[in-house]
Amino acid sequence: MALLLCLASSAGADGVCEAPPPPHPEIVATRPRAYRIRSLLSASECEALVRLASPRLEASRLGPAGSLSFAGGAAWRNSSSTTLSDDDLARNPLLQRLRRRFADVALLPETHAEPLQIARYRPAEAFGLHTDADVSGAVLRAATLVVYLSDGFDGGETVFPRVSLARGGSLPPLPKIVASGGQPLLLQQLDSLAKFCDGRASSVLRVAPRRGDALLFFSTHPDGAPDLDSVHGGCPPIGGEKWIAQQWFNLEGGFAATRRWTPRRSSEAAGTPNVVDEENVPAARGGEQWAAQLSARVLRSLRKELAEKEEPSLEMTSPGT
Ligand SMILES: O=C(O)CCC(=O)C(=O)O
Ligand SMILES: [Fe+2]
Repeated sequence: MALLLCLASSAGADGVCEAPPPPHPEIVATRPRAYRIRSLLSASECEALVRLASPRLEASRLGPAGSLSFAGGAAWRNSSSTTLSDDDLARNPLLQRLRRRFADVALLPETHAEPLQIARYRPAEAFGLHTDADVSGAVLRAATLVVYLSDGFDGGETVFPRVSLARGGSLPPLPKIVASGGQPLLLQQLDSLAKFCDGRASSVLRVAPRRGDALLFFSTHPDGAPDLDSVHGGCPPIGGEKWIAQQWFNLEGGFAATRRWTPRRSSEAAGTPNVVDEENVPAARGGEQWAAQLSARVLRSLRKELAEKEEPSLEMTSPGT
């Protein structure tokens, strides 16, 4: 039965229609390295994740598996979400094959994947500007795959205020770093987002949610150091619910929320000074493979798209002010 119902896709062992192999990722930015993958999930896979998460939602927290929770966290992120457990993964073939697919598309080993999170934003709910890799190196999220599970609303874009699409536009200053619970994080309250979410006023990169599409971006440079240009936020949806699955990839295998990244220099092994041993930075390996496909054409076409819509503003202000 499931076979008959799966148009342009095949039914998995669990009867959920599998998406056909994804098309080649499109480059949406080079700094940070960011890619869009169209139709990574089928509609039926998106629906299955929403069904699984719906009864388990709670107020979203911050950090790996909600490890960074502090009073007033909703001022930074006021959505609802759930983190799927290892048990869920062990029992659910859909989650297993999605994890493989996510790792494949990020060119990272599955062992680097954190437990999958699923989040729901209702109107006026958002995720303030932040970086996924902590500037102190305490949170080692090297790459993030955001999979959009719903559409049919306005807004809800993932916005990158450091990626200016304006002709000749200069990058705005970085948001300030706030310390919370002893962890220095690059994290801004929700009100910092509004000016970037407003399509008429903003000429920064905004990736619009489309069900089944994914956005992959790297929060670290190829040497593993945090890439501050990756600062981003999730805009509130207007007139509908935005659902996403968030697959974060840790810089080191065997996910551990508290592990610190210490650059391993090949000098330790081979006596060559100041060369990072990329064999020891798997996320960087993935990033480099994508970087090999960098093309100014993509940025040019994004700029053109924007220029057709509006006269780009050359003035950018700090999201922190
Ligand atoms: O909601 C979004 O579009 C962004 C989510 C996000 O920042 C994350 O998953 O790290
Ligand atoms: Fe994020």
